[in-house]
Amino acid sequence: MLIGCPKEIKPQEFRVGLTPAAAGEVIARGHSVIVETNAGIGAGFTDEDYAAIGATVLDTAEEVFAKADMIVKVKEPQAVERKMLREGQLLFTYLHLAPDPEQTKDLLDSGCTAIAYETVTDRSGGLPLLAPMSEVAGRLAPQVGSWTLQKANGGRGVLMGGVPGVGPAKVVVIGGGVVGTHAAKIAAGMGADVTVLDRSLPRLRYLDDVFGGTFKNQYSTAAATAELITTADMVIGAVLIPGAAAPKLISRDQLSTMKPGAVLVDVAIDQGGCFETSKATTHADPIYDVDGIMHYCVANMPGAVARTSTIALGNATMPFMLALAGKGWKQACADDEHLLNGLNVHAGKLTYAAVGEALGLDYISGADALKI
Ligand SMILES: NC(=O)C1=CN([C@@H]2O[C@H](COP(=O)(O)OP(=O)(O)OC[C@H]3O[C@@H](n4cnc5c(N)ncnc54)[C@H](O)[C@@H]3O)[C@@H](O)[C@H]2O)C=CC1
Ligand SMILES: CC(=O)C(=O)O
Ligand SMILES: [Mg+2]
Repeated sequence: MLIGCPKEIKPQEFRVGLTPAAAGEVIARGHSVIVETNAGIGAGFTDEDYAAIGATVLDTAEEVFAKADMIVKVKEPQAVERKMLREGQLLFTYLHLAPDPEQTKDLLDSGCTAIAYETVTDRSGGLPLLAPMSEVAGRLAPQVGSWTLQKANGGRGVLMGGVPGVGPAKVVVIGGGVVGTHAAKIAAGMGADVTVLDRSLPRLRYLDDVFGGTFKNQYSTAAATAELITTADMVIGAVLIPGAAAPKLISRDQLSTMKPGAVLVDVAIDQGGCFETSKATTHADPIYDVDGIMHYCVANMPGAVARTSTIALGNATMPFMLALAGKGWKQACADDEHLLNGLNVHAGKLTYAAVGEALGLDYISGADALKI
């Protein structure tokens, strides 16, 4: 199979879909790799690194899209990239379709087959291709949130760990999955007073067993959230209903109950955001103010630490990419129900229920898509 990796074009996105190490693994199995020039440069990988393992470096994204059987990326294809996708071509990347009707329409119109990293599952009910980036975004959230809390950036002017004689910042994390756990660990490590809310009791039991002495946990209800946000300096939104649009857990009216200059970090923004007042921002202009509450809503947070993120993502995607290249997508998905769960679009049909429900579009099952 000919695997193509274009340079990412989303603003300030420095990750790359294929590391030289991963490219080397597919080439060793008899496949070919084409990479757009400078695709890896933001993550510290040069064209020479790719050429050295036998990949071909091409001058333009157009050439990569025109030639490749499978396109491997990081972020959802941007409008100009969607125009280059074609019928029968395989796209393997993050998609986040539920809050994105335009992208969904373009992918359906293209006739391509699109497998979304964020809905591939594993045997334990986890999301193995979302997890590495959730680990990164979770660990970044208190870092960017504490920067936003600084007075010059519009925040309350509160130091996460306080100092002797002055108490620490209060941090509330809504959603105690991968993002939430990593965010809570780092915030607690910075000395903040941290409470994690989740509505999964097994998850709360796990958090209590493992992190009981490090941060608090509480069952997530509207009432618990309403009470905790009145004293919070920072709220980190980290909920997920896989594939679906994020539920709105803090309304605009509730902002007036919060402390002026408190910070909302909405990591769930890539699924539409879990605060009513969230709108996606970029690394170039990451924060904004609504009613005196600072919002940070960058939808590709891991792009800020592109080298760590690229290597972590590549470690997770590689086995699936090898299966797709080796068997073709149909056989690979027929053999692995967890990879099949990643299928969102095939031959003009939506194949993921939560996306169809979020956008009011018809959908078919992944199993039915295998028959087309
Ligand atoms: N902005 C960015 O750059 C990035 C965003 N993300 C996003 O972060 C979000 C979280 O991802 P993960 O932690 O990997 O998901 P996860 O599935 O590991 O955890 C989500 C948690 O939310 C909980 N939850 C669901 N509804 C809830 C509610 N109403 N109240 C409290 N908890 C609730 C679930 O029980 C689960 O424990 C996703 O939307 C993901 O796409 C992930 C990586 C990067
Ligand atoms: C998960 C995701 O969308 C990202 O890493 O950008
Ligand atoms: Mg994202």
